[in-house]
Amino acid sequence: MAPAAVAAAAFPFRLFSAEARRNTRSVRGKRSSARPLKSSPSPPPRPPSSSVGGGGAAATTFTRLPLRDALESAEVTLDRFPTAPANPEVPAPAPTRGSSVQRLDEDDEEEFEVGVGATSFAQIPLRDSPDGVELTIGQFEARAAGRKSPGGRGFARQTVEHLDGDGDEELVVNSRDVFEVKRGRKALALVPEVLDDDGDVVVFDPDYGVDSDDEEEDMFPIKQSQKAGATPRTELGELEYDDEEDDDDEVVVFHPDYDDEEAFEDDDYAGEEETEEEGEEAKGKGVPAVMRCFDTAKIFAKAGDGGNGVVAFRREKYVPYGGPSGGDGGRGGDVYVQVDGEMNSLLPFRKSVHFRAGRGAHGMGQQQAGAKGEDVVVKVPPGTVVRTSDGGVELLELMKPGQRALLLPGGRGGRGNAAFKSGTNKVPRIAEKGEKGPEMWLDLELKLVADVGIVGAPNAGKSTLLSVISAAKPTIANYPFTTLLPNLGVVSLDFDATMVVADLPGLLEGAHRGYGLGYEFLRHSERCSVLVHVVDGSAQQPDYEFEAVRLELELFSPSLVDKPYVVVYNKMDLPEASERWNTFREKLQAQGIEPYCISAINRQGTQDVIHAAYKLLQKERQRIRETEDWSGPENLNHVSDAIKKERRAPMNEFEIFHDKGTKTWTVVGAGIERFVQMTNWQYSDSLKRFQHALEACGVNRTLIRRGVKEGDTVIIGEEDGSDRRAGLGAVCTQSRHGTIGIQIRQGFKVFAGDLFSKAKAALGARSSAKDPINDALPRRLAAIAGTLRGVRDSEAAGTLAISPPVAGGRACLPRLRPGETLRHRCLQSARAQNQNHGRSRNAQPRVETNYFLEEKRHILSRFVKINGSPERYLVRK
Ligand SMILES: Nc1nc2c(ncn2[C@@H]2O[C@H](COP(=O)(O)OP(=O)(O)OP(=O)(O)O)[C@@H](O)[C@H]2O)c(=O)[nH]1
Ligand SMILES: [Mg+2]
Repeated sequence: MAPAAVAAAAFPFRLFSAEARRNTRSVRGKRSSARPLKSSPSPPPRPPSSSVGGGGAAATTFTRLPLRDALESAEVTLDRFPTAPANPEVPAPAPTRGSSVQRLDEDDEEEFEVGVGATSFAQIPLRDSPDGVELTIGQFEARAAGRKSPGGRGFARQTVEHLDGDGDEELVVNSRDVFEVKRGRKALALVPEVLDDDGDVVVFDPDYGVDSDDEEEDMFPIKQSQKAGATPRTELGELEYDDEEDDDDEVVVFHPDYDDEEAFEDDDYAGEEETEEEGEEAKGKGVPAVMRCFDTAKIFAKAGDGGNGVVAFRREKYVPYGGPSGGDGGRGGDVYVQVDGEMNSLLPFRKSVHFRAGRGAHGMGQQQAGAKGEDVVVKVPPGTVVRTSDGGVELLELMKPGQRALLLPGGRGGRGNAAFKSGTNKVPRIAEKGEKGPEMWLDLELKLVADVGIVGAPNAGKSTLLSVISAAKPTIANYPFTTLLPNLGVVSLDFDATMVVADLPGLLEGAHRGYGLGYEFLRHSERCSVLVHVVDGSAQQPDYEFEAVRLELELFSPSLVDKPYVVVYNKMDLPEASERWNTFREKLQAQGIEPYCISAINRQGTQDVIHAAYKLLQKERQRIRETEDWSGPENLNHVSDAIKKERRAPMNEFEIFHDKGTKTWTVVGAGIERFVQMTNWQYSDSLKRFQHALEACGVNRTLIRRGVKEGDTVIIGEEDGSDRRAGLGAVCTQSRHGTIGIQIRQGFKVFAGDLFSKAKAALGARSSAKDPINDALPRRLAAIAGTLRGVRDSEAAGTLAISPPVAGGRACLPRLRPGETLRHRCLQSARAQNQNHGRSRNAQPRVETNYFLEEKRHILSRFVKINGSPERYLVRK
């Protein structure tokens, strides 16, 4: 037999385990007199004739029933039997939860679910009712809920109505009935029915006082008991009964997924179900929030974004052609992690989860750079391990107070136009955006740094021991799991001989499976050099308890059992403990262990324990010193170094993926993605620079080599579903001369491609290979369509529209206002530029793109907008 199983047999704290609890339940259930479930047509037990109620005996039953149809090893657990009112004169309180039957099969898929009515309103023979007595109107409703099964529920209703003795209707009884209503099934309707015309009538009206319209069709009895006279009715199609005639309890088994949708709506019920499911989840989490947060936390850290650079020109009296003077943006703030010696838990992170460094200020005119963003320091207790949340990669282990690691470096500020000044371009109208600061979710885990860890079963006296050997004041009480969070204490043996001792929460057999407080806190003992194992001398079987806890340690981590340890037999002042001491000692001695006996409460023997532990600690320290070679000062900034290295990734390292179906090319590479992210598309020169970069780093060449076609979509950067991604969509266009251009479209929402195809289709018949204009038209249309779409997009985004390069040229089309022509608008902007550069307002505008704007305008004039919608065009001859 496995040691764990042996342990299970006699371990005194077994009651705290989940399994034990379950066992207790079922024992209790068996004792109960409740008849939990009956779906076969055999008549239910008769209650005493004088009383309608018959006793609501079904209060607290947790009974296990054999499930005939069940798979091997399946069990049906019936719990929460409804409590029926003993006296039907008193209307039942709010609908009670009914019983639920859960079939647990091996792969944990519940199959089933049955609700059972209360047995209390069994069947009442009419003839027993006293004549002429006006009595009882009781209505009782029990709802049996199917656990875990969305939309499924059992539903039972009992109505008892006793009318006037000389009236036609004498008594109404409905008794136990079993219903299963699942998704898509309607609730069973119990219809008023008069069975017998001659007075011995049973009227059964569950909806007494309730309007019901829809319940009168297709109802037929599934059972008629003349004796009892009660006639529960149901739609057979909606209810499955176990076929076998048998007196044993039976279970009707349904599969919750038999029927589809049409969820049964019931607010009360839905609420209950939710809590049940939550309960399950909560169980998974194991411990209350405050305990969970003691040594684990999840935080979000984001370094600041860099500030944007700006485009500005120096304008000053007597300084003609002042030149570009836009300053750079400031750096984003960094995120640091620092060890704070005064902290001893991660509880503060319960309330503050997000740590965002400030963003750098934008650059300003007169070459003023923006200010650096504010740094953020995340303070953690010594012994904290920092991991990434997604991959669980360990990033940092911070042990000593004062240690400080740069975790996330802030983004670089974007350059202003002063930085782009060159001999060939003295008027650069370009500036960069600030670089995005890296962000990530981090898991923090605290492993207490203590020299000695006190472990043992609950209530063994661990906290008492710590309180007498150190100045710590842990809570001590005579019940298990008094200590919920570890306590630390400093034990001074001598002037210079001190050690930190940690008192850990109690351990149960099965802790590694989550019993008791689980193994949550065992990780704290991993950092201890020595363990002190306290055994409760007053326990039934101290040696057994000792073994069980050792086993748990081993199951958690084999390294724990290898640690040197001292066994301490506590509570020697109690007679039962001192009685068992010798046996205990002999058993341990047989294993080569010499236990200490103490009475912690009386401070007897504790000094020996301290000295023994200290001796072991010194040995251990010596061993560690010898085995571990010192490898120089630790680099705590390796995370930020890695990030910085990635930032330096060259642009020509990229990969291209092609999706033939959607004709999409995806270019992925840290360098080029960063370039795209920092490009400010607002400025006209950005496009030029971008095309240049694509050419220079070989993206265009590679695309052409791999067979990119005009109209294909090129995406730079990986799409991750969110619009905030620094990616970029583009449409590949090809000029007449075979050069390739990529039209920029920020975000992934629209591409000019679809508009292009629309325009092409509209043009269709008209284009002929002989017509030189029309021949070139589709390509130009692509450009125009892109432009128009750009105009529309820019209206939404408030940015400038960017046209694709046409015949080696490029253009930046400003947004058109209603009634404005393209030429008009261009002239206007040219004038503004002239003014900017101190030229005469009407000087020949130096708009590079001007030379082909005319041509464009000509093509544009072939389209007439319909209803002002930028998407719909008519082609004019
Ligand atoms: N008679 C006697 N009682 C003791 C002794 N040591 C501890 N106790 C009692 O045992 C009970 C449990 O003591 P704690 O120190 O809280 O035990 P613990 O191991 O920390 O328990 P948990 O924190 O629940 O795991 C308390 O009522 C103590 O007073 C002892 O030496 N003799
Ligand atoms: Mg304690």
